[in-house]
Amino acid sequence: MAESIVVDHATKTFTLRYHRTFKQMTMARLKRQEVSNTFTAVDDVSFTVEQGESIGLMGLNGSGKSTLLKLINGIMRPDDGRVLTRGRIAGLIATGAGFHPQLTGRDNIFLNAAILGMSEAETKRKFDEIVEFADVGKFLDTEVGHYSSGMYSRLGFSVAIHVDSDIFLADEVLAVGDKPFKKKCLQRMQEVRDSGRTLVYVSHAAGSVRKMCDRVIVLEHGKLGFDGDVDAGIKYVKYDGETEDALEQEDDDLGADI
Ligand SMILES: Nc1ncnc2c1ncn2[C@@H]1O[C@H](COP(=O)(O)OP(=O)(O)OP(=O)(O)O)[C@@H](O)[C@H]1O
Repeated sequence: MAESIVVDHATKTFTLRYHRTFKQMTMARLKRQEVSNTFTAVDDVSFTVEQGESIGLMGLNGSGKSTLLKLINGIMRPDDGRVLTRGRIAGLIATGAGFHPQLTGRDNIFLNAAILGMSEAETKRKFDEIVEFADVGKFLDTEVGHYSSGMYSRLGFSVAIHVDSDIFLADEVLAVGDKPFKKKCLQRMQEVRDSGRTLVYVSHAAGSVRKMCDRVIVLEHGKLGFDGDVDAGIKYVKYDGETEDALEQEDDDLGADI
């Protein structure tokens, strides 16, 4: 099988600045206070994903999952190490990314599709399907700046899922969509998986990860905590009461449905 994603000792560090203005910074320096700090969101992470594998990316809030997806997607570059991918990548990583708030939903479909590498002809061909899946109804010709976050994600997910990609990355959509839409997204993602595309699915929901994924990767404070079997990975991530509750809650909501 061909390698689809290679993450090789990838590290991403952010600088946190405590002051906004030059004056505040100067004052802090004079008082010998800290003006900035660094934070390693992804810390020396390595793994390889084969084409067609379906990965559940799990871990507590702030463990670095979204940052890792951004490195895979190419929105961010690692400070150290490297991330290599093969083929076209699509997915929904940040709600509203690639949307222009003053353009209508209709125009944004074309804009977003172009950003994801679709030609105008391809977008025209898939336009009705994209609109039907997004189901934003009469708001199609409204500026997306007036959309709710759920509507944003419907439109974003719908465009992304219609791109003929080799790798599909799914993050936030299931956090903001309503239950019927989440169910629709999960069904569509299962089709993506069954079609042999590589899937990386960020989720806290053990049920949907069990149904959708054939391998689990767990991040812990930016480091690779676990990489392997789905059930063992789900068991691994349940290492404190709060996480367990969150997992069970989402399972009740969704897992059994798909
Ligand atoms: N641009 C940024 N600048 C500074 N810190 C950042 C930036 N992006 C992310 N971080 C920090 O990096 C850490 C990891 O964030 P990330 O969004 O990757 O976590 P996550 O596992 O996806 O969390 P969640 O489950 O809450 O979505 C967090 O502490 C976050 O505050």
